[in-house]
Amino acid sequence: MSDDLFLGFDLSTQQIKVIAINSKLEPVLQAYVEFDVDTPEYKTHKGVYTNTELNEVFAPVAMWIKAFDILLGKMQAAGLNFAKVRGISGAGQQHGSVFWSAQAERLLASLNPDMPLEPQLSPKAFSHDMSPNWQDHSTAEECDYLEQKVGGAEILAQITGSKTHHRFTGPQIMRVRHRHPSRYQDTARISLVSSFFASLLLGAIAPLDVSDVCGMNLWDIPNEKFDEEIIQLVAGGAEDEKNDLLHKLGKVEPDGGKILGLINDYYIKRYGFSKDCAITPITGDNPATILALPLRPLDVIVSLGTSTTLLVSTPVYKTSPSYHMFSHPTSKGLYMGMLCYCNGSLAREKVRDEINAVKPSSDASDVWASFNEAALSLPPLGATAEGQKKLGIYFPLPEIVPDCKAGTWRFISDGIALREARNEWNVPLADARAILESQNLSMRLRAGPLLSSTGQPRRVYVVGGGSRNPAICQVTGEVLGPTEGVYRLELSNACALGSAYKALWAVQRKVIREGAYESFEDFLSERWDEKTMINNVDEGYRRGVWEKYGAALAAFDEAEKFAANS
Ligand SMILES: Nc1ncnc2c1ncn2[C@@H]1O[C@H](COP(=O)(O)OP(=O)(O)O)[C@@H](O)[C@H]1O
Ligand SMILES: O=C(CO)[C@@H](O)[C@H](O)COP(=O)(O)O
Repeated sequence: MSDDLFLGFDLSTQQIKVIAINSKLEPVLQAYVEFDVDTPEYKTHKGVYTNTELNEVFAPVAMWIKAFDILLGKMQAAGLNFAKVRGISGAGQQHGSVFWSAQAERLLASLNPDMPLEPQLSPKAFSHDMSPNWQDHSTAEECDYLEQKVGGAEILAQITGSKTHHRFTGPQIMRVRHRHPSRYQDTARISLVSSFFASLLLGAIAPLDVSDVCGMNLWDIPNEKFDEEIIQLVAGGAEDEKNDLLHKLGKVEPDGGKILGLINDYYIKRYGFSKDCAITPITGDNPATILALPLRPLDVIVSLGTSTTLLVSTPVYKTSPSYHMFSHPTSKGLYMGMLCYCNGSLAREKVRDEINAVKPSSDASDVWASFNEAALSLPPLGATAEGQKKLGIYFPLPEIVPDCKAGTWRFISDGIALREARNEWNVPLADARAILESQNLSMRLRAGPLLSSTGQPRRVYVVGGGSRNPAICQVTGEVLGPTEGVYRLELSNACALGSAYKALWAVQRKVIREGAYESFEDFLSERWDEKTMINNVDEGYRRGVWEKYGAALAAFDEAEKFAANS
């Protein structure tokens, strides 16, 4: 029916958000709850707790449930007609895990509609009240152990799509077992943030999602099953410990469009949802982001939020320790390639603030004005007439790619040798262009092999807060050089939008022959209106400029290695 509605939720680090769309893909409602602001009693900072001594970052599970209660209330207050909602999907911050107690299934199945969710589930439904967060860096020991036992980074990447990473769920589960043995023992089931959220909606523990499970370092992507050797290592080494962990993890749903079940009675009685409202698998925030756009081969999404992620959809399962491969969230035979950087917005904001301190913005309403002016006033690589080029590395936080401690490095390259800059660098003004180039060169260096033989994308789609910035869009176009240009998605939350599209597809996809459904890509392309959804924000490839950056890649690689080893 034309007035049917579909919801896409996004349970991310700092907020929980929702977008409601109709069958024509038109957004009809957006709402959000910000943890630090709307659930202040948990006293989180940017949605998390940090124990700097141990490099731990984690979040209280009860806070997410409370925030979900508040969000449902906000949607009700905004007049959303819950009875019209036919399907729900969503996205969760990746890698985080939720540890359910033995009572969880019973508590989920007997929710009382006269009460909010949080006091009914917390603390009894959980064996561990915290969820390790993707910014956690505490599992070096576990990562080294797994990598050494399994045979190195390359092999782990071939099996699980990624080398071990501190934030990945396998090493994190292993650390919970080491640090909190009794809590691990008392754990009946383990969910990812995504399947935890689906469980709240179903009133039963949901299976893991086919794409999000690839962020655990536990799933054998080519063979579509858990890798029992790695599971055994994580679980403690014995056969019965392996079986226990396999049981805790449960099943993985292979079909991203599967109707897992109908919404739990709780939501029907408390909010007036229809009893026909379908719950489909909730996936990770990055896999959900690639569903917000009808990606074609050689298209790239650059998500410029707190972190920067580069995402591609590809039919080729080609692994490397320097990026991640995930199964595609909706389409068997496709994969999502991803790079994830901690130093996205924060690093740019630091340079911006340093520039504003010496050269205050001429436009008080735009804190980025001086930064942008500085970035666009220099030629590519800040090159001098003598051919000296500037290359910088800006990591106020320790970085994931490359694996590098925090620091700032500035170099001069003459095309033959690279050396640390002395006084030829106009700090901080020259940093504006250099940081944008540096972030894009790093992506070009690593994403090239995922793209064509030339490493050149067709289109670059930019999403997230940083995509509002014209200088960022221009330098992205110059360095990555997409043949058809840079496009911005005009709706601010790509992963909630992609989730809402997935819910719609799951409910309405046609059967094309027995056991086979219309693909997500065909479904979306038929309905998606480019003119209303995206804007061309940069021309992309410029003859001569893209080649100049290409010629600087080897020196940039050397600069990164220098930083990583210093
Ligand atoms: N005009 C702009 N130029 C550069 N960065 C911007 C601009 N507007 C917002 N941002 C950045 O976007 C970030 C937030 O983006 P968002 O996509 O909402 O992130 P997240 O979903 O990770 O919270 C902030 O760190 C902010 O600095
Ligand atoms: O760790 C990763 C991806 O590997 C991050 O991209 C998280 O998934 C971040 O989630 P947000 O809170 O930014 O949505």
